[in-house]
Amino acid sequence: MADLSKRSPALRVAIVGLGPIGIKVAEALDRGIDGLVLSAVSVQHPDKHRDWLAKLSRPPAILPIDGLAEVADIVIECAPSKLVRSIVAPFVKSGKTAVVLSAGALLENDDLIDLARQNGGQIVVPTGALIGLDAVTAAAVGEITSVRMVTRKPVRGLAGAPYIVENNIDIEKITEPLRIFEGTAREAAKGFPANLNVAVALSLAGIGPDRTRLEIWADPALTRNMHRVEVESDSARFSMSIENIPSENPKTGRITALSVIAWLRKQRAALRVGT
Ligand SMILES: NC(=O)C1=CN([C@@H]2O[C@H](COP(=O)(O)OP(=O)(O)OC[C@H]3O[C@@H](n4cnc5c(N)ncnc54)[C@H](O)[C@@H]3O)[C@@H](O)[C@H]2O)C=CC1
Ligand SMILES: O=C([O-])CC(=O)C(=O)O
Repeated sequence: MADLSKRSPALRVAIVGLGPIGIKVAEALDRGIDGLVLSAVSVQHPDKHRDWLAKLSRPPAILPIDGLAEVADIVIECAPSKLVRSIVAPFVKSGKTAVVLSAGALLENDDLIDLARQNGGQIVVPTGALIGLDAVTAAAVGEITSVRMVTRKPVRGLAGAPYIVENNIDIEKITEPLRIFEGTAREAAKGFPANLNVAVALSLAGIGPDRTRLEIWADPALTRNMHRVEVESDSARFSMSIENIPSENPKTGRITALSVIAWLRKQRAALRVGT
């Protein structure tokens, strides 16, 4: 039998944004993750979510973003990228943890990393919709010479991205795969803020946003968001690919929420697998 006297108090988790990622993470916490409790959520339109939240077995408080750090130890950001700063800063300033899904926004808010360093806080970028960031961070302990990623998405997964609009690229009527972007992860974060967080996560794990190269293809024949990564380093050469089934949000793969849930499960697990 577990010795209850040895248990630390439950870690309190807050979620910002109840889109396809936030909903799944909230449900998982409500079903029960060892040593964790969902204490609060922050949503854009509380009335839209009140009934759903009331049906949870332990309904969390609905609070404004700036009230979350008082009632939670960990915040999960799964909201529009423009909110990253307001969500992350109060947590890392008080030595707490912020899990960031809108990873692209970290490039323009990289002082948040210094804020976390100065105050004993932590920013976590989960593997999310990607694959193998454990191998990339391991290779980065040695020397990585190149990281390349090729992303292929259905038109629905890319439509409306600022890069496409600004360059007048008409992807709605394409009948064949079209390469719409070639450049760095930093450039991709600007041009595709809601579509290419994975490229930024990859760059932060490896050789940074200016050396990580990316191609983006729109492919009318696809139903899945596909990412292929190739890494060359002094410890290993590896390539990895993933075919993501979109969630209710066609830009977001279903596996993204599961990646966050897997990370949450590790917080108090007796066995942790993977780095
Ligand atoms: N790192 C990764 O691998 C991935 C990251 N993402 C990113 O994660 C984020 C969340 O993704 P989804 O759930 O698909 O997004 P979504 O856009 O479908 O949902 C976001 C939710 O945030 C809510 N929201 C808007 N303003 C708010 C406010 N002021 N306060 C609280 N909530 C607010 C919206 O109403 C919506 O319900 C996006 O930025 C997306 O780009 C998505 C997929 C993969
Ligand atoms: O990186 C993102 O924001 C989303 C993505 O590519 C995916 O879900 O496959």
